Amino acid sequence: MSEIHPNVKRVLYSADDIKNRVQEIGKQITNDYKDSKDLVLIGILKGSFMFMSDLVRSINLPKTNVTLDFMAISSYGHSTNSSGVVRILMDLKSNIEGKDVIIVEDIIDSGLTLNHLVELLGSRKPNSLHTAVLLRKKDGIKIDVPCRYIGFDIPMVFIIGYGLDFAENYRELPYLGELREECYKK
Ligand SMILES: O=P(O)(O)OC[C@H]1O[C@H](OP(=O)(O)OP(=O)(O)O)[C@H](O)[C@@H]1O
Ligand code: HPA
Repeated sequence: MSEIHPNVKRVLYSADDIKNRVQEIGKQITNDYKDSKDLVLIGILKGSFMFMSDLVRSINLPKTNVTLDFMAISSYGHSTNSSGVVRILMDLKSNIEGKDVIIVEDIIDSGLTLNHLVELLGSRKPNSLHTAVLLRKKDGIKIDVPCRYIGFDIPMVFIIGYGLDFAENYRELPYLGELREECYKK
């Protein structure tokens, strides 16, 4: 493994751990959607960009049956607490009416963001709507959002790497690590 960043207190999941789990989720999705003619994976930017790119390559379905789209939102800004206000920075390019949709998110913390997205995208009348989330902080959830595919349940620590940031840094780290408290608590 490459050097661990000095601001990482510990690595929760290595690049290999993540790769193995994402491949398992990809297999599950391949099986669950084998009869779908119109599966749309919606990556929620920015945090999901690595998970989305590895997940789509782990799904083995006819290429004409699967499309990708993205939404950019923001709820945390430069803080470690959800503001509860979800701002849509970029909406989908495609119409999802009648399609099988999977929202691909990096993390559920309070659940406020995903809950908002499920309500918003559900109102656009997809044929089905499910969620694939890499990390879930079970003890932080304020709203119960149904998740069909979950990578890992994690403790209440602030996570960086594999797409997840603190103040826009650390997204490029290949592992999922706990950010040292002294880096965000004064
Ligand atoms: O369950 P919640 O408490 O609502 O938190 C989860 C959300 O917070 C993060 O987004 P952020 O606003 O940090 O944007 P980013 O994806 O660009 O990092 C993350 O990507 C989720 O979308
Ligand atoms: O632990 C986290 N890390 C990065 N972004 C986040 N957004 C919600 N929780 C987190």
